[in-house]
Amino acid sequence: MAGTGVFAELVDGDGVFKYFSSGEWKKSSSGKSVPIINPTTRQPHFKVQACTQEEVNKLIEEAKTAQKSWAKTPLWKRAELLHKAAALLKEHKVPIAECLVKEIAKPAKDAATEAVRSGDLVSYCAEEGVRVLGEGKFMVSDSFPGNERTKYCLTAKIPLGVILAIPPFNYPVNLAVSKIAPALIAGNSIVLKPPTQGAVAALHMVHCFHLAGFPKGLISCVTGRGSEIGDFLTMHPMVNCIRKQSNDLVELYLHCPDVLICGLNIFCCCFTGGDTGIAISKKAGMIPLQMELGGKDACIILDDADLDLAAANIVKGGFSYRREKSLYESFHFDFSGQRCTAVKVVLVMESVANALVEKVKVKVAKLTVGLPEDDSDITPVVTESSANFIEGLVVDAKQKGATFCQEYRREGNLIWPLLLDNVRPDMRIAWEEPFGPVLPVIRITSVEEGIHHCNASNFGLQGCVFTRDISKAILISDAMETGTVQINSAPARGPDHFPFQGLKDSGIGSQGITNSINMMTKIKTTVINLPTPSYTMG
Ligand SMILES: NC(=O)C1=CN([C@@H]2O[C@H](COP(=O)(O)OP(=O)(O)OC[C@H]3O[C@@H](n4cnc5c(N)ncnc54)[C@H](OP(=O)(O)O)[C@@H]3O)[C@@H](O)[C@H]2O)C=CC1
Ligand SMILES: O=C(O)[C@H](O)COP(=O)(O)O
Repeated sequence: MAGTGVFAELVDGDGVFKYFSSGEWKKSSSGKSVPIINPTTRQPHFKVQACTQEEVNKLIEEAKTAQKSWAKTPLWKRAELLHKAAALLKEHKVPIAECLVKEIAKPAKDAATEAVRSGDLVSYCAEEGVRVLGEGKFMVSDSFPGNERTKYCLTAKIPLGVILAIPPFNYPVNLAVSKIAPALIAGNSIVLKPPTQGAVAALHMVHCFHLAGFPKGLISCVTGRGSEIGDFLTMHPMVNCIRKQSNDLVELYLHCPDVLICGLNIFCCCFTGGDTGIAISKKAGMIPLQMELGGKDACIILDDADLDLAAANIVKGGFSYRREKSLYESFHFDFSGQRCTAVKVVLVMESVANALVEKVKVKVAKLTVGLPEDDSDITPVVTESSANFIEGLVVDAKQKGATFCQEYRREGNLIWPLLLDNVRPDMRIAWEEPFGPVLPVIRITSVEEGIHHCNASNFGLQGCVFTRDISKAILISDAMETGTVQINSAPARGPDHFPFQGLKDSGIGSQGITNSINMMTKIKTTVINLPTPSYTMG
């Protein structure tokens, strides 16, 4: 059970989950806590510490110190500890899953799968890190005109320093470890700010890393509302120092010599979430950023498509449906539409639209709606405000004449799956991301019209195209302004070692295990200058 057994030390005497700093579980000096509302009951279920800015300062300082020794820890040892953490995550999948069910209403089996998938991600990262970071590059000078072979250039990947990781509510464990594991294997330290909904699952995950034996101060986890401590974290004075250092180096040196020391410790922010990410990017200044943000993933259906395949993928990608081919025990492809990679708009050729919509309707009718504890396909959305936002999109579509394929139904945060046909571009749902089980269908008369709608979006995460003509599929994929296009399948981030990136407002940088490891390093070169040219075997 959550907060018991090996996790008992996470809870204080008042039943509030502690935060993690200096290798210990601590109560905040604020004396305040933040309630976590169960999306199903809409009642407080857990409480976490509302950390203070002083506590944030302290753990960032510790992260700086811990990182220096961690960077000197052999790569194989870093990997060994990550493998231990991975095993612990899998061993403790039951309490972690319990938290996910209560905090974000993730269906029970999928919640357990999130813990297992996270363990697999950490292990793969350890293995990949050993390969990617275990070798560098060797260059010689005579390949560039005007040079003899007098310079040998050695290139290595070195850590960035302290990584700030901010995951979203829909994968509070998996999208945390997708940042933590690459950061650690590359020799960085981690400050984690979990989403409030999902914070307790994330604290359990952090404890698995603690039990694995990572050094004190290397990983810390600070809790509190993003709106209260988020800006403080992302705009921490040390971060501003880096920017100011380059703007006004002399003045800073004279007035605050320490600033230069701060400035040497590069700070990086790795974020998954919504518009908050865009706001952070604008404020962050000259720090490396990895941002995984929203999406309005389009699904383009051509008239030669396998409509059964397309309908199955629309339902699994837009609402929720078990991923039959997964080797995991259970894997809903979606989570009541609460995935950045969910299918968020169907663009179907008019000639096959009636047939497609009928097939989708039949499948939607089979989805189970109810409690996450019962492993229902559709469960309550994360917050009441999220449910209200989704309802606003539905009301707008109704007023503007969309065809409702099912009756709109909502109880509390639980929204029944709804397919909206004949959606037009003047409706909000054509462009906005519901992050819930409501899916618009726009009928198109040409492929160009579909591509145009997709590219007119401010998002550019993923998209998909269904056709039996692979050449057409490639041409459409090339024309779609998105980070990934899936041919004949719904969008998805995984498998977790594939590159994953958003264009436009959907993100900065590319993720996926290898890309994330690379992103959490910088290049360092050492040039050996020889007194005379040297040619091997010459
Ligand atoms: N591309 C992707 O993979 C994903 C994208 N999303 C996008 O996110 C949206 C909703 O997800 P949600 O989790 O609510 O996203 P948010 O952007 O609201 O929150 C994401 C994270 O940011 C934190 N946060 C909030 N305010 C600040 C701040 N000022 N500074 C720093 N951190 C802050 C949140 O903490 P707290 O919870 O405490 O507020 C949470 O940990 C969706 O509409 C979707 O667009 C979501 C999931 C995945
Ligand atoms: O946050 C999200 O929604 C994801 O990064 C999508 O991951 P998935 O495609 O594996 O569900």
